[in-house]
Amino acid sequence: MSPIIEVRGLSVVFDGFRALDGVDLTVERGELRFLIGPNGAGKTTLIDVVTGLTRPASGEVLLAGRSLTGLREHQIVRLGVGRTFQTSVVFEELTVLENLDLAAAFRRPLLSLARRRRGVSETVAEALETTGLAGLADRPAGVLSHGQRQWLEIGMLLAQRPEVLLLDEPVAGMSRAERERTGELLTSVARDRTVIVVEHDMEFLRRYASQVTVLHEGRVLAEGSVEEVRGDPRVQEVYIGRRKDDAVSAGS
Ligand SMILES: Nc1ncnc2c1ncn2[C@@H]1O[C@H](COP(=O)(O)OP(=O)(O)OP(=O)(O)O)[C@@H](O)[C@H]1O
Repeated sequence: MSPIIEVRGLSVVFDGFRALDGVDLTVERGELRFLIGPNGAGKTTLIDVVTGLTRPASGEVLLAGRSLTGLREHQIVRLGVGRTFQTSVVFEELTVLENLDLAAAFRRPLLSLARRRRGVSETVAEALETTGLAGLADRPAGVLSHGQRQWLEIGMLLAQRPEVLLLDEPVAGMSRAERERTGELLTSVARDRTVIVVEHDMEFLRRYASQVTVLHEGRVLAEGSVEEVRGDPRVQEVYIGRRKDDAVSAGS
C-alpha cells in the first residue's frame, strides 16, 4: 500500500527566497508525525503546499499515490486532507453544534443530511464525542476556553471526515492539563487517521510523538524517533542558543 502522504523534491520560492528547498517527506497511514524546526524553517509553508494554499516552484505532493498538483484548497479538503490554522476559524456567535454542522456540510452535504438523526448527524455526533465537547454542544463558541476552542477546531476537521489532519501548533497557549488532553485526543484521532502536527512544545513532543521530522532553512535536517532526533548533533546545533524550552536537548 502506498504511503498516505508523499512529498517529493518540494521547493517554494517567495520573491527569490527559498522557503522550501527540495523537501522529501513520506508519512504512512496511522502516523502521528511531528514537524519541528526553528522559526522560519518552513513548517507552515510545507502545510500550506500540502493543503493547496501555496503553489510550489517545483516538486509535488501525493495523497495515497494521487498527485495534488494544481488542485485548489476546497478540492484537497474533499479528497480528505484537513488543516487547522494558527488563528482561529470558529464562528463565535454560533453554537458548538452549529460550527460542527457547518464544517460537516462543507465536505459532504448530501451524505450529512441523509444521515441526520434527531437533528444531529452521525459525523457531528462522533466529533462531539471524540473532542469531549458534547456537554457544550448548545453553547455559543464564543464562551469556550482557549483549549475548548482548539478542540472545537479539531472537531470541525473531524466533521469533514479527513484521512489526514494537519495541525499548526495546536497546544500553543494551553495549560498543562489542556495540553495533556490534546495529546490524548490526537493519539486517539491518529488510530484511524493520519495526523501531522507542527509543534514547538518539546515536552508535548516527548510525550506524544512517534516520528519526528526536523526542518531547517527549508530542508529536512533529520528524521526519526524523538530520541534519535534529540541525539542528532546537527539538530542540537540548530537549537543551540534558543529558549530553554525550545531546545531539543533540554531535560535530557
Ligand atoms: N507569503 C510569504 N512571502 C514571503 N516570505 C514568506 C511567506 N511565507 C513565509 N515566508 C518566509 O518563508 C520562511 C518559512 O516560513 P514558515 O512560516 O513556513 O516557517 P515556520 O517554520 O512555520 O516558522 P514559525 O515556526 O516561525 O511559524 C520564513 O523565512 C518566512 O519569512
